[in-house]
Amino acid sequence: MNVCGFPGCTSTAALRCSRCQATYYCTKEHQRSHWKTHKKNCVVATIVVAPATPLTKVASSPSRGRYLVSARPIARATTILSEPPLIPPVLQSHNQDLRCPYCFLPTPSGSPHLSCLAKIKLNAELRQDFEGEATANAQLLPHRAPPTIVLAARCLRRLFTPANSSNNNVADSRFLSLTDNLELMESGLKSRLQQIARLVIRYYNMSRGGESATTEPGLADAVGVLARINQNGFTVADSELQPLGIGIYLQAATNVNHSCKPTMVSSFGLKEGEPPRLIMRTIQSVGVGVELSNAYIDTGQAKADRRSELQSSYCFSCECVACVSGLYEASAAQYEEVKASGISVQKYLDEGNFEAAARVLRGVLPSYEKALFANSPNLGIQLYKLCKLLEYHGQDLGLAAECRRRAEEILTVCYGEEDILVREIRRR
Ligand SMILES: C[S@@+](CC[C@H](N)C(=O)[O-])C[C@H]1O[C@@H](n2cnc3c(N)ncnc32)[C@H](O)[C@@H]1O
Repeated sequence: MNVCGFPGCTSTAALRCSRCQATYYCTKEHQRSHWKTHKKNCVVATIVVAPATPLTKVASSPSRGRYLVSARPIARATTILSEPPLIPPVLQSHNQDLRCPYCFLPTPSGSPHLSCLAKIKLNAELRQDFEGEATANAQLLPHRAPPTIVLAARCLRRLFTPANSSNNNVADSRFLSLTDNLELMESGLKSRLQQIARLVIRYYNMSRGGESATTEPGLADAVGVLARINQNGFTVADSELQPLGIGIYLQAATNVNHSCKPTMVSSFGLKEGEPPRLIMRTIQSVGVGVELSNAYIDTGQAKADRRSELQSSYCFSCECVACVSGLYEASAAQYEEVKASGISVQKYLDEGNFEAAARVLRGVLPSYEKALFANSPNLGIQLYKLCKLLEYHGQDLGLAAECRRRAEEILTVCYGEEDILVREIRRR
């Protein structure tokens, strides 16, 4: 209990001097009257700030390897990770005439922005990538090398070209430290990687220009690189989940495990003059010690299908909370309905039949809600699509407004207020 600091007053005091935080008063009158005397001794309180506890820590288990957990309670919509790529991502072929190959933002001709060109010119590795790939691509015309092959050749150049190996040993060893799961891989996937590895070596030779390697990469080296890309690569996508390209992001690949009911979602920050940045944000609030996970696959599938995809593509038996506890279940039928409706909505959109597209999307929305996890960006995107279709026809504007509101809420959690799509929705 605190006693009033006014001379002679013995009342209980709840008001505190905001400056020194040490003297208490029973009323404002006593505080005001005492100020002339008190100010001679009143010293501004020093606030001792405890060193901030990091948000996350890395845990590990024999069967799941390293994984990220929260070190203190974390609010929904918190950015947990934001990192540049370890190896510059490669644009997908169908985007090559529309987007800058360095920052992935749209450009009128698909050629790099001036600021991106300046970055490329200043960096010997990037210069080799872009000049070598231009030479190789010219030889391949009218075909285009798939992005995985181009990315694998970029990795091989960093591992085998002497100009690079002297200054980039750290990046090399970090890439090689990524899990390849070759021992666990099913023979079908392994032999596909071996076939692609031959093409990687050819593309590497076509794109390495005048550089000679200290040792020539062999098939096993190319398979190792492809296996690491296969197990750790991220599809770089825009906010509407349209794939733009493929890249390697070290922190995420090293520490973030998969969950069928993830606590985070990933997105990509596109900025002129920089390669795409990977961002992971929480989509729910989490207590201490909760795993911070991301979905590697489409989690709308039924449990058996999810587990079979994770086993055949990523070589592990999923131990996530949803698989272990059976908390979250989508039925195969719901997922099939969602997939089929996605195809017919796109068909109607291509035909310009927006009314039919809106009807199908509206009908399938309840299945989307059941199949997708809470705050899934895909749900936000579908809601926004329906809002635009309804508004276009001036139909059911009440539902359109509700879809817009929910889309804004979900996508703001996933991407933050600065995201292009979120800003577009807010302007509507
Ligand atoms: C990209 S790495 C993630 C980091 C990895 N835990 C490590 O220590 O390097 C993917 C590997 O993590 C493990 N993993 C990821 N999610 C898992 C899950 N839900 N259940 C079991 N293992 C998982 C698998 O071994 C998988 O091949």
